[in-house]
Amino acid sequence: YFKRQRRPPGARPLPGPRGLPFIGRVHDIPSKESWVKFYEWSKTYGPIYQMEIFGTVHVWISSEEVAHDLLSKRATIYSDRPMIPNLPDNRTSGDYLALLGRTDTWKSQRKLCNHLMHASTLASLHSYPTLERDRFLYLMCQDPSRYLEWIEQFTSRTVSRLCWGTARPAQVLRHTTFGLLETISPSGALPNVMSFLRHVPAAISPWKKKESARHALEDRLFHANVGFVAQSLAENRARPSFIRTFLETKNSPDERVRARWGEQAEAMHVVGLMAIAGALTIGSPIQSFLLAMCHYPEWQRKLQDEIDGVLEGRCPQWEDREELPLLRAVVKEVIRWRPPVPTGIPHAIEKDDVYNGYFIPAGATIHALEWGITRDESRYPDAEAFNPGRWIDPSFPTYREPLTQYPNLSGFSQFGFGRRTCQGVPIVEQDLFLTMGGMAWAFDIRKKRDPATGAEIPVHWNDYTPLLIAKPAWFPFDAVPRSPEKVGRMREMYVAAREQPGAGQNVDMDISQFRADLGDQIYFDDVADAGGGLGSHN
Ligand code: HEM
Repeated sequence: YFKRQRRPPGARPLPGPRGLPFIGRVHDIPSKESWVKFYEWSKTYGPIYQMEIFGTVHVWISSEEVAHDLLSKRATIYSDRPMIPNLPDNRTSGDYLALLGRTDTWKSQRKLCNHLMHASTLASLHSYPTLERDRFLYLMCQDPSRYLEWIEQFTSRTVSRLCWGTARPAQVLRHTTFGLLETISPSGALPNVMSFLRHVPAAISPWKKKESARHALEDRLFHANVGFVAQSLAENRARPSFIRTFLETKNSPDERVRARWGEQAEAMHVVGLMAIAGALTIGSPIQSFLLAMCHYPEWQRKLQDEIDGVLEGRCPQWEDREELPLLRAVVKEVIRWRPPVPTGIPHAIEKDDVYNGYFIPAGATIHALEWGITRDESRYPDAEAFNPGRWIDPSFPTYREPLTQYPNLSGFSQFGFGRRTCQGVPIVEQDLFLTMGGMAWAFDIRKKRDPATGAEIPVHWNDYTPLLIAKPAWFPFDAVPRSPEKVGRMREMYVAAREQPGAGQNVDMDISQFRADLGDQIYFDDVADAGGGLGSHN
C-alpha cells in the first residue's frame, strides 16, 4: 500500500515475476547459473524488470542501452551500493572500495586508485605480468591438468608484485581473498540468501565468526605488506609497486602533493582491494579461454597463424599488441562469451525515479545483468557462438577501426557502468593478452582422448561456479607443446624469470608469521615451485 502511495501519478510498476508473501521470489532462483534464469525472465518481462526478495526490490537490466540510460546518464542517483547482509558495514567501513556506498571515502579512494593506475603506466611495473606469464607457461607445460593451480598462482603473484613489489604474499592473499568472495556473493554465505540471518548475534553466528577471522588475517597481511615496502624504501631497495608510488608521493617536498593522496591506512586499503580484485577475477577469462579452445579449434588455428606469421616464432610480448588484432579480439570475445561477473556488481538507487513511465523506488538494488547484455542478438548476432571475428570483420555491428587500436577492453560493458566502472582494465588487458597469446604460441589445446578407445573425452559447455565471479568447473584437456624448440624456449624463459629481482635473490619479504599461523592450510609456492599445492579455490 505504502509503495503504491509513493508512485507518482501515471507511473507503472516495472513488470516482473510475482513473488510469494514475505520471501518474494527466491524459491525458484537456481543456486547454479542463476544468471541464465534472470536472462530467461528478461525474455518474458523485457530488458528491465523487477522482483522482490525478502522485501527488497531488485531491478534487472539486460540491455546495454538501458544500463547506460540509468547507471551512466543518471549516475547522480544510481551510483550507490547496496548493503551486503553478511558484511553489513560494507558501505561505510572503507575496507573495500568496490563495495563502498557513494560516500566521501569512496570518492577519495577512487581518485587514489586512478592515480596509482596512471602512475603505474609510467613506472616499470610492466615487466611483472610478463615474468609471471613466462613462469606460468612453464608450469602449464609440466602438468596442464593442474591448470587451476597455475592460473591462480599467476593472477595472485602478478597482482602481489604490482601492489607490493613482491610475489611472497600471493598465497596468503589467495587464502583471504577467496574467503571474501564467499562473504560477499549473493549465493555465498547464507545470510546473503536469507538476509534476516544477519541479525544472529556474533557470538553464535558461524558466518560472522568465519568472516571476522578472515578479516583479521587479511588486515595483518596488508599491514605487513605495506611495512615491507616502507622498510625497503628506507633502505633504498624497494621495487616498483603501487604502494611504493604512494609512499614516494608522501615524501614529496611539495606539501600540497603530500596532502592530496590521504593517509597511509587508506592507501593500504585501496591497494589491498586492487590486489583482491586482481586475484579474484582474471583467472575466470583465462580458464574460459581454455574452454573456448577445446570447443573451437578452428579459432585456435587462426590465432596461431596470426602469431606465427607476425612474430616469426617469437612468443607475444605486450609491445606486439598493435600488430595482433585477432589476439585482442580473442581476449574480448572470451569475456563476452563467458562474462566473468555474469550478474554484475549491483548498484543502489538513492532517490525515487521514473524511467519510460516505470517507477523505480529509492533503495532498490539495480543489477546490470552482464550475461543478458552479452546475449543481445542485435549487437551480437549468433550470441551463443564464440566468434572473435565479430570484432575484426566489418560485416559485424561490433567492428571498429583502426585495427591497430581496436578491439580493446576500454569502455566494454563487462566492466560496468557510470561512475562505478572497473578501474583495473589496463591490468586485465595486459594479463589476458600475455597469457592467452603465450598459450596459443606454446601449445595445441585440445580435448583429451580416451587411451583405450581413442574417443574424445567430452568437455562441458557452460558448467560454471555459482559465486559472484564465475569460473568454469574443472575439465580435462591436453596442452601439447607445439615443438621441442618451444619446450626449450619455455624452460629458458622460466629460468630468466626466476633470476629477476623478487624471485628470491634479493632480500625479500618475510612471511614466516603467516606460515606459523596457517601451517599446511595453504601452500607456500616459494617452497617448491611446481610441486605440492592444496588445490585451487576455483
Ligand atoms: C576480468 C577481470 C575483471 C572484470 C570482469 C571486472 C569487472 C568489474 C565490474 C563489473 C565492476 C563493477 C562496475 C559497476 O559497478 O558498474 C568492477 C568494479 C571494480 N573493479 Fe573490476 N573487474 C576485473 C578486474 C579488476 C582488476 C584487476 C582490478 C584492479 C585494480 C579491478 C578494480 C576494480 C575496482 C576498484 C572496482 C570498483 C569501482 C567502484 O566501485 O567505484 N577490477 N569490476
